[in-house]
Amino acid sequence: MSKTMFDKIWDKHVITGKVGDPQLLYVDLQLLHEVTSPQAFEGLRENNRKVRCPDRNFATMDHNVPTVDIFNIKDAISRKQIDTLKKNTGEFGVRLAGMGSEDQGIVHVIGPQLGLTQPGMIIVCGDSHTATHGAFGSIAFGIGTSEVEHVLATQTIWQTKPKTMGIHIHGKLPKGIYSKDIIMGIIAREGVAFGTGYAVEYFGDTISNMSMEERMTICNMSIEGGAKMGSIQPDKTTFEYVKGRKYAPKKIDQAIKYWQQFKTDDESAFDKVIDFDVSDLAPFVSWGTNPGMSVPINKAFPEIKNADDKKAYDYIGLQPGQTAQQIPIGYVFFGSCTNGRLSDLMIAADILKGHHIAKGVTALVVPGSREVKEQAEKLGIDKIFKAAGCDWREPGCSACLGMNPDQVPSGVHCASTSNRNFEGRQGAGARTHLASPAMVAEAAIFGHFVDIRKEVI
Ligand SMILES: CC(C)[C@H](C(=O)O)[C@@H](O)C(=O)O
Ligand code: SF4
Repeated sequence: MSKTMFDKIWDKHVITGKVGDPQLLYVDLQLLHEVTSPQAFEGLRENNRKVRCPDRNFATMDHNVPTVDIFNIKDAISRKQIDTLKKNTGEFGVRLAGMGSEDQGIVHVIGPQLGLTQPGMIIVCGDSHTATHGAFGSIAFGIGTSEVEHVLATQTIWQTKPKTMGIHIHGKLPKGIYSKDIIMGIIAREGVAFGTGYAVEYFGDTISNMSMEERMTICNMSIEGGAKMGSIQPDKTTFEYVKGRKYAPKKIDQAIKYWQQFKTDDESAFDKVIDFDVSDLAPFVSWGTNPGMSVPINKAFPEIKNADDKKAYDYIGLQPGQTAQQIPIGYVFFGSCTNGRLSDLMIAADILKGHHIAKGVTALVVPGSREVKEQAEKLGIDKIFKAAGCDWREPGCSACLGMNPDQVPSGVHCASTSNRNFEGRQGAGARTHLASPAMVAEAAIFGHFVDIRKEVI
């Protein structure tokens, strides 16, 4: 019987239990951040337990980090979470990329960047966007705080094997269309629950031709389509990316040989397969309060079909029949674990070069990690953003969610490269519109979204 990549990785990690029941799996890597780890460490302390494999855990600080004066956290809860992570990692011997460290950044940006994320692994983190790491041909998923504690104590986790879904993505991406548009297009077409109960694998020529950063954007948003995990088979691009990074295997040829086995035999191995042609894909913009409430730039917002639509229109202050060109943008956010990597910032800077953001628009540029920030500064990208009137900030989750001082004011429409547009996500009353970095850059210049395939600047 043919097997998926997912089956092969899963089988290698089963310690006990049979398919259909919860199975105990070995965890190769647990990533931690300050929000979902305090009670987990506390649980260890209460039960007098140690961290079973300290070197298979790695912590960073991201959600609560201020992006202006990083060491000056004003909010008491934020400060407590940060201080607690420092204390816990010190006490339990877990590596920490704390504030100010060269390795610090958003957990899903630093894992790959440091070479911690590798093919064939099972990777967990108390964070729903852990699916990002699946882009390397791993099984990566978000877990709850009690599970974080279990992994700290045992380096294992109980999981029931999900079904598998293959998403065949094919065709040449038109100019001005990015991997963000692909994943937004899939979720808009299939709905926010299409992936529930499935481990998703993205495959096809479009995917094979993508860089690792583009692949991560797609896997990152798998959770917005209901899937706990999204993955892509490892290939030459993957191996080249991992090679030479700080925590990558030193015996790389041997590692690559091992990683090469993680391939889906054929499409029949999936429980379900869906197809997505990108050859005439348009740029997507979200109009509502979940990522599925998105339309191509050239389409009008849909009619109200149910109570959810009505609620979303009321919150966002828009009407059916309007288009994204009519959204008055007051705030712009470049960043997050979806689109806060160097290539994302380069795309946006390329568009902003020689231009200025529209009058009345506030624009934040928040690199996904300190390394991204430093690389960008080496390339002079910070100067382009600053000259265009944007704020160049320190790395962190920032305005992706309202857990730190970077909040979008109530009632203001924000063009955002992040992944969630829920009510209050970027601050109480904030109105989020998700799009690709290129679309957001043009929206910053014009003060409203435009069709980047037509507007040449
Ligand atoms: C705070 C954290 C638990 C949360 C998540 O799980 O995803 C956050 O990262 C988010 O993006 O909403
Ligand atoms: S950048 Fe946003 S989505 Fe990613 S981990 Fe931080 S809060 Fe969550």
